[in-house]
Amino acid sequence: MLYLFGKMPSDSKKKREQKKKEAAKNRGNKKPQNAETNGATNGVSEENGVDDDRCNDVVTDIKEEIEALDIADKHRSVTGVLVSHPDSRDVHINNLAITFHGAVLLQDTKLELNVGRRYGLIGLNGCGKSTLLRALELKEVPIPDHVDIYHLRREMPPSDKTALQAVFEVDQEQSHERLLDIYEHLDEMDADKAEMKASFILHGLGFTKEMQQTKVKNFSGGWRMRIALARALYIKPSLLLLDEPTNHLDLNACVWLEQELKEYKRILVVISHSQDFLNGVCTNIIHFHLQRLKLYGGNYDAYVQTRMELEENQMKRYKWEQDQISHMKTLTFYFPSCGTLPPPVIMVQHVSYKYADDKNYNKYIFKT
Ligand SMILES: Nc1ncnc2c1ncn2[C@@H]1O[C@H](COP(=O)(O)OP(=O)(O)OP(=O)(O)O)[C@@H](O)[C@H]1O
Repeated sequence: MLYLFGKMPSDSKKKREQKKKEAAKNRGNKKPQNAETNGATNGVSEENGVDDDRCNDVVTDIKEEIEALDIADKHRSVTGVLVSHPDSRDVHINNLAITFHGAVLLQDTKLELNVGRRYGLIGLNGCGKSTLLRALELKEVPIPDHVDIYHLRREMPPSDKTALQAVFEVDQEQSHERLLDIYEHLDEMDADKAEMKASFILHGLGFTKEMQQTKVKNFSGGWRMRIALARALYIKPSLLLLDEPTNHLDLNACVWLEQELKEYKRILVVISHSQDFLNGVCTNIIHFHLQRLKLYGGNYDAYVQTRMELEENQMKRYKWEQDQISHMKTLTFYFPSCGTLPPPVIMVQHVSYKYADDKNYNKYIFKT
């Protein structure tokens, strides 16, 4: 969805970019901090203060993104029928169809999500994977109320909370929406343990103790993405939707995340370009292809193997059918060329006819 901005920067954004350039110039061409290019600060801006302009820009970008999403939401139409039991934690939707900006992305297909399964959603660029996740997030398909959903799409907005607070307070933000597994969750959310759990997750994603106490607004976008991911892992929703979660992670964090997600006991749907990640995490693959969703058992490698075998079998069947057809053709006609016939080809002599109407048709007479 971010690509909307990449492709079509709004006038206000262009103006802000211009203002930013001018501000940087006035500060003596001092470039803003950037975690991805500045290993020394490890994603954290300078000690002596946050670049407020940059912070405001990020907040405005996020607001714009939300506005664009709201607009996009109005151009999507989704239909489907819940066929799993309304009290079930599994979600099965039949006759699923999605139209976006007038284009059919899915039609008359099935989506089956079962608890304990981790689905890799794959398909060509632009086929509609992110749109499907967004439709699930907003429950535009009939997903029961008790199934709580968390969709990780973008980084945590800058704020004065520390990274640690941003993670363990997410449950308070979400709690009014959550009904499922309440007792189990309350146990997990024991106040003493809450901070420890948040700290464990952040540590796994590369945050030192010091970084965990740093304000969110002091982190670069990539690290704020990790905070958002930590929040998702912390609340453990019934249905967790992740769109390219490894994009901002280094190898260690990727390995840690893979291990963490392998233990995910609820439903996970993940879009990822990383085959290794899909292999490590997924129990199933959903292939978004030709406006349908096709479910495969196993990880990405198993999916590739199954598809290869299916294609081989199809080819074998096609060849067999062609053989059958050619064996059924037992008669062969051969028409030798007769050359040019000398005239006259047909000669009719002494012929006349008499008109007869319908009633007297039988009396139609040829006279020769
Ligand atoms: N504002 C828009 N107007 C018209 N079409 C749009 C708009 N935004 C997105 N689309 C189209 O909707 C389709 C679905 O986009 P979506 O982002 O869901 O695909 P995707 O499979 O997630 O792609 P990718 O793998 O590149 O992220 C794409 O073909 C895209 O071109």
